[in-house]
Amino acid sequence: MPSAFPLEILTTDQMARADRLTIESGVPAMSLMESAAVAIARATSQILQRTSGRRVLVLCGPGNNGGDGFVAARLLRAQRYKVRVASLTPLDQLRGDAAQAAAAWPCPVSSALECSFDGIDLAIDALFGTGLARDLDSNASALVRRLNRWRRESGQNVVAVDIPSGVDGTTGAVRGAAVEADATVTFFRVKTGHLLLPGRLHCGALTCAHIGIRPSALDSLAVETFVNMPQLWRAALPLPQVDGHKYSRGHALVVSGGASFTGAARLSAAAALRAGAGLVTLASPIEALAVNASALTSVMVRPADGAKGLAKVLSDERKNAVAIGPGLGVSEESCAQVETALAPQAYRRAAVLDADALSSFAGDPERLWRATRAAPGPVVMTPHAGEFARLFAACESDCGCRSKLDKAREAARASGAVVLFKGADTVVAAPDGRASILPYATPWLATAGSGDVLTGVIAGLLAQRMDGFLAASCAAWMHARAAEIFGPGLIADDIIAALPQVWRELCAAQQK
Ligand SMILES: NC(=O)C1=CN([C@@H]2O[C@H](COP(=O)(O)OP(=O)(O)OC[C@H]3O[C@@H](n4cnc5c(N)ncnc54)[C@H](OP(=O)(O)O)[C@@H]3O)[C@@H](O)[C@H]2O)[C@@H](O)CC1
Ligand SMILES: [K+]
Repeated sequence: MPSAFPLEILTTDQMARADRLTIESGVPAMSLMESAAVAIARATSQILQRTSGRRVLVLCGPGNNGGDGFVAARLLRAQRYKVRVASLTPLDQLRGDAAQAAAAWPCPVSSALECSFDGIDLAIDALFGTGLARDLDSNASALVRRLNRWRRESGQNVVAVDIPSGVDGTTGAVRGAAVEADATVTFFRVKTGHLLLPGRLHCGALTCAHIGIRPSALDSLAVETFVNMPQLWRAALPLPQVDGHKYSRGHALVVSGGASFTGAARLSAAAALRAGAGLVTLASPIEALAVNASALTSVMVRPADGAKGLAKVLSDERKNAVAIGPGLGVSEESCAQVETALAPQAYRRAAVLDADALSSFAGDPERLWRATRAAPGPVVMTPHAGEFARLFAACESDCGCRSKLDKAREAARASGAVVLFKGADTVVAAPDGRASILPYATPWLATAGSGDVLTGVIAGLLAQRMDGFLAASCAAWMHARAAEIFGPGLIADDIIAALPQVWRELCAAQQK
């Protein structure tokens, strides 16, 4: 788990506006730059104390990111580190605060294009920050590649100022080439590009420093993107009440596939129970009843063949959340079952659609949107990249410059459903514009059945009447945390087994 961040995530435009508002309110820009540099110098000296290093190279670019670099160089020199500065731009071409910061650096400055890394213990990347406006040119790209090669070959550390140079602060894309940092110190709030891939992989350990921008600067920014961490959904977390009973904790229904494909739905069902649903029923094709029943104890099994059978089981209105898709099979019959699960009702029933429940509509996604828009309760869809591309071709077919976050938001608007776009940077987007980004994932989660467990956790939380966006965000976090707790060698069943420990942690934090 990464260190905690403030909840709001900004685009680079929003950050620039927060910066402008702060300066207009009377905080000198130079004071923000000094505070930023203090945070950089602190992070740098912590690493150098650990590695017993003394010699620092600061690479400065043409804007205020470079300005932060010049100030940090001065502060580190004052702490008796041996500091060299190299600039990408001739000093007489620097403007404003960056020029002022460079003027206060008392030693010679070499050209970054020709600088040597010989004898350096740590490099500070202050080339480009949130003002990166286009791909790096060949000179800057060559410098970045040289820096990355030096880091890999020497094993020394790179600290990035604000964001690794070359990473787009809003989309997380690499603009030609990008610095690989061991630590990144950003300011005020993290940016979307820090958490979306590939940007996140370039950041190393990411921290966010306070530099004197007041939280009230957020008031006019209409921030709708949040770090997916417990602060986002803790207040909505369903906890069992002393005077509650199993029905007050909701009843999730999981739809099973045919006799040879039952494991996926059983994983979802067990996960829904562990997520706190009071009851879980597996709706099973008659041919698979025996295999399902013999493999389950706390999950009930009911016969349900096709859409008609499902409609019958769902006529019990206490079944207030349905999970459908894992092991279902891609077919017209699956489409009909999904439509049954989403059919308008007099009472609120939530649904989570995964895997084959999505792929079955690949030829006609509009048909699915009609059903999701008409559904009587919140609907969560959980596509991975392949499923997303098949279903949301309209969100994909563009210049390639839209981020995963943009695509998920657009998909949520088109379908009227919460879209949980899976991956190592899982994004959850709601039709009302809210979105969350999960700041971490363990590679061990890439294992068979892992997605089925996630589906079940969402269903379990939805059954407890959690808001769709918060339930999907919370489930993604719990799923990742469970995998992290278990660690290497993880299989899907272990995620379910680790969920009680996740609950214990969440409850302990709740009681503090
Ligand atoms: N926000 C805050 O509150 C605070 C922000 N602070 C710091 O300021 C940083 C943002 O500063 P910034 O706006 O000056 O942008 P920055 O990233 O230095 O680069 C802009 C320069 O690069 C140029 N340029 C762009 N792309 C290029 C390319 N591909 N290849 C070559 N050149 C390129 C661009 O030129 P132009 O596009 O105008 O031609 C311009 O000259 C931020 O990351 C943080 O470190 C702190 O001081 C504390 C408070
Ligand atoms: K940088």
